[in-house]
Amino acid sequence: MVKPYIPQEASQNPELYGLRRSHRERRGASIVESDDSDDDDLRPKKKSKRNAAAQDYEDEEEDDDEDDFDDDDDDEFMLDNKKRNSKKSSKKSLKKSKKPSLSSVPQEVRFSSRNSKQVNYVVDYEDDEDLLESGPEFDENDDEANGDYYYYQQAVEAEDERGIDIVMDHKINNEVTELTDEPKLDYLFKIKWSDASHLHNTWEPWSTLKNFKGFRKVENYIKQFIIMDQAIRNDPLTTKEDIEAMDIERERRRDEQEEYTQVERIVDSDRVEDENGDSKLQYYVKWKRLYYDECSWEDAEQIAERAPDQVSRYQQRLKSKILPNLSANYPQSQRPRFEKLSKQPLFIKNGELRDFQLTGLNWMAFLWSRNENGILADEMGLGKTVQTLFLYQLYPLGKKLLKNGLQKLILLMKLIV
Ligand SMILES: Nc1ncnc2c1ncn2[C@@H]1O[C@H](COP(=O)(O)OP(=O)(O)OP(=O)(O)O)[C@@H](O)[C@H]1O
Repeated sequence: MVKPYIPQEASQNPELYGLRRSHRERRGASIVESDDSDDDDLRPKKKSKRNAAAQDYEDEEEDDDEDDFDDDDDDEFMLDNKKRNSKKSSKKSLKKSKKPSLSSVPQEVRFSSRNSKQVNYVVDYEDDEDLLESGPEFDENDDEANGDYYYYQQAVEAEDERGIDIVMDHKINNEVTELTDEPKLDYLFKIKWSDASHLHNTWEPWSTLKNFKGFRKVENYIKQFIIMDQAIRNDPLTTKEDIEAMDIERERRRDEQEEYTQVERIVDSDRVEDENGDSKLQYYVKWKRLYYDECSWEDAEQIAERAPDQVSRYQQRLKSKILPNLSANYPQSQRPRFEKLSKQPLFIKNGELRDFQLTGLNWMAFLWSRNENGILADEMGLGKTVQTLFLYQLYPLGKKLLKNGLQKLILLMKLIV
């Protein structure tokens, strides 16, 4: 593996730079012999019973040996099971090996974790064969094949293969002349494909689907939505109302699915080359009812036909001067000098900034006048949005922006305060 470059500063302050999560010193697998006596009161009960029963020297010695082993357990509490097991198997050799004298080992204050049911959060991946067993092998010296890039590549390759993502719906296959009561033969299945959005869902017969990755989903769908559904409907205990409710639910699901193909917003556009080498415009589409992670690139012509309003809104947004990259520059020389506000700015109506918010506003205004950056961070809901909006209003640039179409921002301010 290629070692990442870590600046000296960061390696000297690992917690600060997020190189180490816990501020606690990370302990390795060091084995430190300790005085057994400090653990006496924490020994499991069965052991102390045995001690009482066995008086002779041999038993004493055996107990001592057990304790040695237990101490190892304690000291190695942070090790994974595999290491622990291998320790167990080497118990005998440990017994025989000569104890290092206590004086030769650095003493440290230690607390027994024997009865405290602590959880071991440390995972030693390096030693865990189970984890690596099915893992891919790659050349450590090969820059391209290691780390994140490797897994990214794997994910992309997996995505390239068309598979069944979701079975959305089913309907009677009209090409079947006589129904057989066999869902596999009687129905068509509406498939959302893994490499396409819902806009490209297709109806397919079972016989076609069995060649695709994810075919199990079809089998599961048949069990859950056809066989079980029919069983409930045919059950004498099922009332008319129940069936009605099931039908309504099915309709509701279908309506909802329909919305997955409606354009809510066009997020981006790009030109790509098609198979013939021609340039083609694509839109990155956010679909109704679906999260942003399900946005997809779609042919611009097709989207323009389906959602002309969204396309024109997108074009308007592109031209809008309020986008940061299109808005006017405001060089430092043109910025007004910072003047501390000691009381509420006059433009605040129907509300009052709290003292700490006024301080925050002053601080941001100060930074802005010096063309410097800062991060306003505090607990959730203390008024960062409010302060930022007022900062906008405070300066000519903000006022201009508000005049030029940030009406919604003004409305928001009124709502917020
Ligand atoms: N000075 C104020 N007067 C009246 N209400 C206020 C004031 N400051 C904040 N609030 C109210 O507190 C709520 C949280 O404010 P705001 O959204 O600005 O906080 P935030 O720090 O941006 O929140 P988050 O950290 O969740 O983004 C809003 O409902 C707002 O109306």
